[in-house]
Amino acid sequence: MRNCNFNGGSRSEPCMPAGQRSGGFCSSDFRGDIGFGLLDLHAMDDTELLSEHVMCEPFRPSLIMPDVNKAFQTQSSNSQQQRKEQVDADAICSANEKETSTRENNVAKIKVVVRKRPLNKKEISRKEDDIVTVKENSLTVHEPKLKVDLTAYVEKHEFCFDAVLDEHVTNDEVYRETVEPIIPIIFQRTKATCFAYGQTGSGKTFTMQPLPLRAAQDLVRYLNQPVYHNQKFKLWLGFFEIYGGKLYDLLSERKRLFMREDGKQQVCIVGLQEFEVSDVQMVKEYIEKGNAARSTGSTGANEESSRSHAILQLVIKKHSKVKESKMNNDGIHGDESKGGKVFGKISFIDLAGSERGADTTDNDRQTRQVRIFLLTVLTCIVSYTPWLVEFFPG
Ligand SMILES: Nc1ncnc2c1ncn2[C@@H]1O[C@H](COP(=O)(O)OP(=O)(O)OP(=O)(O)O)[C@@H](O)[C@H]1O
Repeated sequence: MRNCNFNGGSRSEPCMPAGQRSGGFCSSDFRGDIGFGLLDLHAMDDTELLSEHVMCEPFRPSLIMPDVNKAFQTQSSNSQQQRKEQVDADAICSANEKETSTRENNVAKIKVVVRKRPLNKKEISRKEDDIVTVKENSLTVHEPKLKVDLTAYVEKHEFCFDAVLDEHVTNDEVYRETVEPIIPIIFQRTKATCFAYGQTGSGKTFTMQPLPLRAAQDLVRYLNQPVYHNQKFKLWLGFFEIYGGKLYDLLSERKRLFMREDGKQQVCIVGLQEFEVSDVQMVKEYIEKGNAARSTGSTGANEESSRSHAILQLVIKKHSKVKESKMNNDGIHGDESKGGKVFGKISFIDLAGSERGADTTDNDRQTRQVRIFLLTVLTCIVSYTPWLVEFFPG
């Protein structure tokens, strides 16, 4: 987030050039190399994924490269022909890698999207003013202020983001702007995270809840295509929450979970149950079950406030053989003996409110402790392509 035009005094850095913002994609600051630290996007998780060249294996044509499929079909037993094919295969692999890298470069590593919610009934009944206006990829906060002589004036603050969605935007449009573009990339051994951040009552849960279902719909559609079906790609779902510094499995009677680091410095959620899901209806049922088990409470700004951080993971695994439709992975993702190797993953995180003191009551205190804890979790969970759905209170 950059403050583009702070009229109240010192002017901050200029906002992103229009060219970089167009299409809603990237904060140039977050592209490319990022050093080790909170958002160390490159050092994460790769050991858990399949080998670099999995997409180049012969007879396993990529959906994304239709020409490759065609090329592999023409192989014959003739040795000269084989040599030629080897050369062709190498060229195709390199083209495939190039294509993959082009795709990756075209999708930013981080995208920050702000959604403005409409005034709620309470705010309307109190005749409060809407002080946020949206224009393209920027929003302006019109902050009412008082001079020392008590004259009222309005200070404008303009902020630029990768995309700004106004109060008329539907959840479907939010999905199209945020998660939809990364679904195909999940099939390129990618891990992605989408999380919502904002004050209590700003609409995090309202926005986040439909996203996993829409994503699952698209993932299932991909998985039903022969190229993935034949390679035994399957979709798995896990859902847990962090409440009061402790982890609970939302799909397993709130069983206590533990976060551990394995020998490869991979963070594992020990005891988390993952369930294989083959259609959207199953995903819906698991999400509803998890949401019902989530810790909620009441805050000054939201009667049904999420008092925990909920993390829903949709995992694509490549199976050699599946014996059970349910498994306890004991936190060892990628262990083939327990249901398949993790190929790609998308995590949806609905954070508890980020409210400051003025918005909170006593029962919010525990949530604030949780938030500090989550920062640590995020360093582990946020990986290759984190997508942020940001909120701004109306
Ligand atoms: N874009 C929107 N359009 C219509 N209603 C909305 C929108 N965003 C939020 N709301 C409504 O505002 C209320 C609060 O939203 P929500 O529970 O999603 O907030 P939250 O940010 O998750 O709060 P908390 O951190 O306390 O859990 C809900 O009644 C929700 O239906």
